[in-house]
Amino acid sequence: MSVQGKICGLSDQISVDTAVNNGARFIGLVFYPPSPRNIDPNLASQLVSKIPTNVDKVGLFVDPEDALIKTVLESVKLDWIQLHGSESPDRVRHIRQKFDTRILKAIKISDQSDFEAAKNYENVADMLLFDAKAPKHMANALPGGNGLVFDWRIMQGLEFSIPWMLAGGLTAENVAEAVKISGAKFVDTSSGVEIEPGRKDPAAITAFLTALAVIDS
Ligand SMILES: O=C(O)c1ccccc1NCC(=O)[C@H](O)[C@H](O)COP(=O)(O)O
Repeated sequence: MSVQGKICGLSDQISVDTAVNNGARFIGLVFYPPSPRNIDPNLASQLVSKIPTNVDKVGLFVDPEDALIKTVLESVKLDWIQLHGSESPDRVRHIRQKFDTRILKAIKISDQSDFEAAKNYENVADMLLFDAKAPKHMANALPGGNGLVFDWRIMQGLEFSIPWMLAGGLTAENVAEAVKISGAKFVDTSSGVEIEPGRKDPAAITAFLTALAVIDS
C-alpha cells in the first residue's frame, strides 16, 4: 500500500477538489475558532458534499464540549473526529462511544519521552497522529498546524498497536525523507500546502500528493 495522505485545514472548494482529485485519503476540516483554518459546519457540509466515499472526512477539534461535536455532526457526517487538545483517555473513550465515530488522537512530540503518552490512548483511539509540539516561547502558537517538524529519527523502532500518522511541517520537498526516516504509512500536512495560514495552494496540494505517489513504501 502506498503512503496515504491527509490534507488538513481545507476551507475552499477548489482546494478540496484538488486534494480529492490528486489522491488524498483524508480531508481535514478545522472546527477550532482561534485557527485561521476554522470553518462553519454548514460550509464544511457544502465543501465535502460530493467527495467520494473512499476519501475520509476528518473533523478537527481541540478539547471540545459534546455540544460542539453534536452541532458539527448535525451538519456534516464525519468519518473521523480528530482530537488535538489535552483530552484524557477517558474523555476520548467517552467521545468515541457517544458519537460512534472513529477517533484520531493527536500526541504532541518534541522528544522521545513524549511517546509514553501514546500508550494511554491505544485502547481508546482508532489512530494516533504524532505532531510537532510548539516550543513554549513560540508566539501565536496554535495547538497544531504550526508548520513545525520534529526529529523523525525518534520514531525509529517504535511500535504501536493501532495505526499512526506523521504530521508537522511536512511539504512536497521533505515528505519522502520523512517517510523514509520515520517509516510512516500515513502523513498529514496543512501549512506545507498553503500560501499563508488558512489559504491553501492547490498547486502545493498537488505537489504534495504527487510526492507521496512516487514513494516506494
Ligand atoms: O491546523 C490548524 O489550524 C490547527 C489548529 C489547532 C489544532 C490543530 C490544528 N491542525 C492539526 C492538524 O492536523 C495539522 O494538519 C497538523 O498539526 C500539521 O500541521 P502543519 O505542521 O501545519 O502541517
